[in-house]
Amino acid sequence: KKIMQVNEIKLQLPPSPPQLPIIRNLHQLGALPHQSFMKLSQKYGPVMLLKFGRIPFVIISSAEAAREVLKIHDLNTCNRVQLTGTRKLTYNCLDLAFAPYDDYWRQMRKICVLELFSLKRVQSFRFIREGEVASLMDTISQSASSATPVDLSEKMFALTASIVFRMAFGQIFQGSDLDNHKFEKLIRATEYFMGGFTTEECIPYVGWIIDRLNGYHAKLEKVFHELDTFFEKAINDHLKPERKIQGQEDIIDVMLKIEKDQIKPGEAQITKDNIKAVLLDIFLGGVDTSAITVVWAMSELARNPRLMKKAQEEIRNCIGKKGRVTEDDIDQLPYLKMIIKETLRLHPPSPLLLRETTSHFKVNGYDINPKNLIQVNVWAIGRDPKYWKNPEEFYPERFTNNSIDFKGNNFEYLPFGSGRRICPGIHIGLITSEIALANLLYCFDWKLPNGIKKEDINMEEASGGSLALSKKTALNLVPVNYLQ
Ligand code: HEM
Repeated sequence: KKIMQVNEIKLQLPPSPPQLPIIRNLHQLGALPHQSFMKLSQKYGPVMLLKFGRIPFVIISSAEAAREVLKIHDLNTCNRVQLTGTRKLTYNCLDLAFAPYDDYWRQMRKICVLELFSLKRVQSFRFIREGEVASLMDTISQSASSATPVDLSEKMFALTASIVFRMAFGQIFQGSDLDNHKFEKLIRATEYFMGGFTTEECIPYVGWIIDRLNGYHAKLEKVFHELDTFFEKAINDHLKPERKIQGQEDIIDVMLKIEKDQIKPGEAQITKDNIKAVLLDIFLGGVDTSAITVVWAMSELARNPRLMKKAQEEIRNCIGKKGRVTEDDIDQLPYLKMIIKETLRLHPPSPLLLRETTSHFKVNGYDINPKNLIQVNVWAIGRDPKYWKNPEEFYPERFTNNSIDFKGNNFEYLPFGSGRRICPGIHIGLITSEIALANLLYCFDWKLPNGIKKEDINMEEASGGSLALSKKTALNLVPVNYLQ
């Protein structure tokens, strides 16, 4: 016991803000943890140790420390934390995003990178994206004819949900068991359970009583059952002998083929549960992130008419009177791409990268223990004046002649994460946001609703409810048809 104490004394742990009994730093979490952590880091430094109840969290708030954690010590930090909610909803972590870093994760990652999210596969879904964007533009055009404001937050969610739904299931909402609203409700409920700890996980001995009283486990079971029933039916529909693949394979087709073609020595048997867990990742990773990016971009542009005009001129000069922007055109729209980049700097959909340490290592001279949770504050690093001039200003031009990219090697800019667990959906996420934003800017001019000034656009972030960082209030703008 004495030796252990000596060892503990020798460890130099990162600085911590003062703690209360039992809940420790929980009261400092706030409604928007990335913002609270940024303020705390200004006082306690870029590597801090906080405890939420019994759970130790190391908060990383500088590019240098992020590089140490995500590059030098990537192997020690590429686990994800497994919570009651995530374990249940991912069929005991059979997905990719929450699977522990092991052979199974490697197998799933290979499937995702080579089969599901490869450039070739992403291109094969191009007709879905272009088709859904076109029908959205038609709907918005009707609002333009009657000069009615459009709720872009709702429209963007509906767009990306329809795209992901068709990619995954080869089916449109209409005629399926879920309509758009039911789907959104299910996604929100799932996110609630994926995103948080149970009280028992944070607070020992008494936490379980609170979970019992607020019906946590019963509600979790209900959401799981709803998701499972839906996935089960979708997979069974794909197994019907009369089903013929029309045109392009969808994600379930690809996964079922992998299920049939296996098994390579040493690899896990792919079952229906694996397929369901991967489908869940695609919903949670693919819908909100791209939608939110477009909404933030449009909000920033509505507040900056000069930038909006510049973007529209670039697109309209390139497209002329063609009627729609297609995915072939995107590479000729560098300013549009810079707008997306700048949006992801100021409004990263995942403001905190969440990892779990597997073994001891040091960052900035501080000891980090195994089984600690790491949160890299991508949001704070993206607004740090040390790396960004006038960081609060939305200024896409800052990316002109700038080699910063999304691949996770620029540690001052990590919207898709970094290292072994970097987002495998980068191509889908980017092209979906780009094609949607390009068409919104090409097809319409955008005015503020009567009585609203550009300074009135609410840029506050929403707290809770969604895994991705969305805008607190919906963005309503009035479209004016450009092409008549
Ligand atoms: C703008 C769009 C998107 C953003 C900003 C984004 C961001 C992220 C981030 C920050 C991570 C964690 C990376 C890390 O820990 O280093 C992640 C992981 C992941 N993302 Fe995305 N994502 C986007 C779109 C997508 C799409 C479209 C999909 C799938 C269709 C997807 C699927 C995933 C999966 C499966 C993981 C877990 C990877 C693993 O743990 O190995 N994401 N994403």
